[in-house]
Amino acid sequence: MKDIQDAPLSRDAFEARLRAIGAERYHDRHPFHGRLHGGHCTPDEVRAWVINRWMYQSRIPMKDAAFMSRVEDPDLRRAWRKRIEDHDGGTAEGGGIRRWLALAQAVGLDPDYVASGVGIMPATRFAVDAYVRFVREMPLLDAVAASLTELFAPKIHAQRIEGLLAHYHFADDSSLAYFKKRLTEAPEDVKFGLNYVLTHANTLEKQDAAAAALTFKTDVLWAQLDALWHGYVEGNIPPGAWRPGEGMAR
Ligand SMILES: O=C(O)c1cc(C(=O)O)c2c(n1)C(=O)C(=O)c1cc(C(=O)O)[nH]c1-2
Repeated sequence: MKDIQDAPLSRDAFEARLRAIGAERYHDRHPFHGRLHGGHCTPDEVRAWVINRWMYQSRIPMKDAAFMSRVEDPDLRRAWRKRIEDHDGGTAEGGGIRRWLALAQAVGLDPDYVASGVGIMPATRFAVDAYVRFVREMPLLDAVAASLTELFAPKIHAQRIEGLLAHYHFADDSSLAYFKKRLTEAPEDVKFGLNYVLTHANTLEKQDAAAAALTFKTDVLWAQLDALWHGYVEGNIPPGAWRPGEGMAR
């Protein structure tokens, strides 16, 4: 009896368990995204989102470098390094980071101000730092599982492109290039990541740990939007955080 209880889920059942976490907890369900994609954000709310999400953007390649620094298998490193290349790109053309700063410019912000990280809310810093630390310290399987929120990202990126194009003057092919590119980049990442997790989580204990990692990551994303809502929709801007009018493009 004990053996049956402790058996891992089948590959399909485990994948369904992971997908159910996204269906219940992914940040596409957060009211801030409804507001943003529905055209109800003020220009300053959009700017606050661009400034604070810079924290996430800027830390993603750092967490991927932290991950790679722990990987002994050259095949895994080779597969993973694409993520850093996607965000940093080459000297001439840049990558996702530069595309995010183009969005910052399009919404009227000084890209150097955004890139400085000054004005990011404390809660955003804490949430994103927690993700980087998680990837640095937890087992590799848990770190890969945490990245699987990207399973759910193409849907929200498509909704975002459509919603922003429909409702905001700043939105066009060039300002939204970041999201357009992610539509093809993210599915490649998750194909690899999902296969890795389904293959390596070969005990119930490891499956539980991977599910917990994915849940943790949904919290990292959700907490950032809660902070944004509290600060800029409800008007409780924390000390030191960006105030409308600051950091504007000259
Ligand atoms: O716009 C979004 O909602 C969203 C979510 C996520 C995510 O689910 O973590 C990522 C991204 N975008 C993204 O653009 C990105 O490059 C990315 C990398 C990762 C990761 O954990 O390695 N998540 C995400």
